[in-house]
Amino acid sequence: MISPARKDRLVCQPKRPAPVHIRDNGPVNQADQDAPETSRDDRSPSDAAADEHAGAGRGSRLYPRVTSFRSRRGSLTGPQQSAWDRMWPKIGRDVGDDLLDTASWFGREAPLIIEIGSGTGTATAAMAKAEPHVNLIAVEVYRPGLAQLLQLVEREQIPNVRVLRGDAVEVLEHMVAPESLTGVRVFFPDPWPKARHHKRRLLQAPTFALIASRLKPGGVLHVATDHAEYAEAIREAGDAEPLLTELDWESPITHERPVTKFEDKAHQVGSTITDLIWGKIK
Ligand SMILES: C[S@@+](CC[C@H](N)C(=O)[O-])C[C@H]1O[C@@H](n2cnc3c(N)ncnc32)[C@H](O)[C@@H]1O
Repeated sequence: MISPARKDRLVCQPKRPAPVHIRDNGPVNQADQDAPETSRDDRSPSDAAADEHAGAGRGSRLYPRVTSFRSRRGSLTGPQQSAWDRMWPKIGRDVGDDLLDTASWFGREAPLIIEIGSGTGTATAAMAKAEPHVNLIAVEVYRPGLAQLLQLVEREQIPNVRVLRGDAVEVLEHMVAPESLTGVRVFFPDPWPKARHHKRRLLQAPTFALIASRLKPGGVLHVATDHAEYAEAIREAGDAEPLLTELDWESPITHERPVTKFEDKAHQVGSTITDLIWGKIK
């Protein structure tokens, strides 16, 4: 059941008022210099090295494929490499064909949330600390970003994060069982603003169908973007997915989220942030 009042609060639509989370400008973090810069132009969706993208080169599929990773800035600093060497064997893995056994990977049974495109992982770490009762998997193709998350996890001793390197669509298709996820979060997906590049966007109807199939009944998909036209396209695709609807029940996970590193930049240029939230029909 969709409550119109709640729908207006939860889903930002251009002609409707107040999206759920419009954040104040946060401080600009100099470490952004190290972050992937992927929005507002037609650059590739990340700086990840193609030869490090474990999911590249598979057969054709319906979903938008991440095809054009560049190797620009794909190498790690010394401290990042050290953290990688220590932490990757413990909490990292590459995309593959085997279903994840998350209870054994995390060492416990807990609600499972996947964050797609975790970037440098600052929001991932914050969410994991704020929600110690969930198992959180960060999926990212950008190795230096994953390395920064590994550094954070090690430094702050965060027990409930695991990292997966590769294309999130491949991860969802091959490694995640149907109806196994409590949540999927996609914060600031690359907008590919040029019309001829829209086909590269991650969040299109087939990806919504895939995400919906992996969510448990009652599971939640939370998307945020600073790109108004992409927000509208995302909303249309999400609203058209028959397994998803506006959230009108209590969820086991929070809908609050930390400001992400990319979002800091969006605030800097005065962009409006749109949060869109769907629940899988029970
Ligand atoms: C604009 S950045 C946002 C990063 C982070 N969520 C934030 O808000 O700071 C988008 C991120 O998604 C990653 N990405 C893009 N397509 C992806 C895919 N198919 N699978 C996994 N990560 C992807 C990029 O490498 C990039 O780090």
